[in-house]
Amino acid sequence: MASTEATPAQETPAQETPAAGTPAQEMPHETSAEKTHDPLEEAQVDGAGPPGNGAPLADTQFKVEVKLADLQADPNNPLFSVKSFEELQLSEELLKGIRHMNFRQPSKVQEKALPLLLMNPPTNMIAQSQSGTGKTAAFSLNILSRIDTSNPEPQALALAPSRELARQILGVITHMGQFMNGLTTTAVIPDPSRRGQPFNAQVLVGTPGTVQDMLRRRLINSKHIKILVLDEADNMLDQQGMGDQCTRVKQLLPRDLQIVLFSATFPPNVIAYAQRFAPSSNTLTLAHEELTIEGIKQLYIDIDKDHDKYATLLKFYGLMTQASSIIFVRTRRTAEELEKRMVAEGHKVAQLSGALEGPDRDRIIDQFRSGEAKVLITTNVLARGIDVESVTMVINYDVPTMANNIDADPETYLHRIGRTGRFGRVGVALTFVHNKTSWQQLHAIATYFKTEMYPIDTSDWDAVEETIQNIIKSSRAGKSTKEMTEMITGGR
Ligand SMILES: Nc1ncnc2c1ncn2[C@@H]1O[C@H](COP(=O)(O)OP(=O)(O)OP(=O)(O)O)[C@@H](O)[C@H]1O
Repeated sequence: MASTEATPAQETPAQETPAAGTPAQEMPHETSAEKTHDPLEEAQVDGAGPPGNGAPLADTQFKVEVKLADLQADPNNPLFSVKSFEELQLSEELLKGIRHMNFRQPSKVQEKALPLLLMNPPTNMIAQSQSGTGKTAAFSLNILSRIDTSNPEPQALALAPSRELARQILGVITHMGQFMNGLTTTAVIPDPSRRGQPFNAQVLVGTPGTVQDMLRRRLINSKHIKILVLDEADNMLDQQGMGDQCTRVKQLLPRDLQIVLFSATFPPNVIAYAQRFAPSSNTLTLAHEELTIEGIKQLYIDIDKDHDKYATLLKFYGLMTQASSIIFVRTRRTAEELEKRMVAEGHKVAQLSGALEGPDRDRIIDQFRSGEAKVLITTNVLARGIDVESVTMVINYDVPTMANNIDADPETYLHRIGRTGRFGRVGVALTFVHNKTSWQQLHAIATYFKTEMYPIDTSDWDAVEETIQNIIKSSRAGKSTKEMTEMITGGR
């Protein structure tokens, strides 16, 4: 796989925000006082690979596929489709690539978006679809269908908010295009080792700051670029730094450009800007209520005090290591502190935040993908897009909030919990609430998505463990959503 990386440029870190969910009716304890303001705590919050995209599900493949067929036959499921990939006007090389990835049938977003994306003359597109439903493959197939392999110059550019996501998308495109003779792909992310070298590949995938820098320094020849994709587009256009960077990148590209914006979320304040960024687009959008994924069981735990959060986290360690888990925290400092404490107590955890250097970040995410590291503590830098099939548990140690650390951030919550339950799989999302404010934040999120969040009954830890274990195991046994809900609620 081609995966060179680019020169340093200051990437604007995405905002890091927590989220909380709506429990049943009752209000949890209102014991602890609100946290006192600590400027250091506020200081470093992050905002929102290799081929194979995701750790293998080894022994479980067959059962998951059986279950997938059922889901794809259900018209209400986001994975539903009536067409086959063969009907989507794709080249034989690409169909071969898709088969090689074990994709049997397109998902709803793939089936709907691809004919519109592949139309000639090319038309802009804004497309929304739930997390883990195959948006990457949809825009990657469009990119690959439009590459002229006889021309070595850059022809398509995809931008993502983190280096990890850019590397992952590059992995998908390279994997999918492996039977296209002469296809070249490269990452454009900070890499001091290639200072001054031009980016000659046909498909470039990068982070906006570095891409902007390389275009300005003419290390990317933009003359033949005909497609610009923004993955996690709401995040890319909304955030101060990245919005500016993406706009400048667009200004440095030819006018005759197909602009493609994908995300699971397009909050109302971004959609108008997105429409200006990608004028006259075909659009596929969803209502808030349609965004949650049934396979992700949303639980919350009511903790007496902020102080007790760490002790509570440790109680879940055994469950976290059964498959893979991600713990989301608000600040880089909390990420570092949690890692230090857990490692000092003999637990095996890895930590990744925007505070680390690129090569360390690559090493850590690769260890997590391979299963070498099973528990990853991170900030919102990895809230979006990261696809590791084996993740069965996501813990929101801090509820995701907006930059003011007061208002709930439903979009970030949705992206964080979407790191599990990928493409028909099952997962548990567990949010910690520890005072009135965090409970209200979670409640606001649950109300926004009109979704149900179930409280964990801490009076019986054995029962808690069993419940979660059953859900995690059910991802392998192909349990139905109804059966799983009964497991959580005890048939209530
Ligand atoms: N048609 C398909 N059949 C089977 N698996 C698929 C199909 N399309 C995609 N997948 C797999 O589903 C997983 C999720 O896909 P992807 O990462 O593209 O989701 P996404 O919609 O971009 O999610 P997010 O909103 O989190 O960015 C990946 O592991 C991918 O390989």
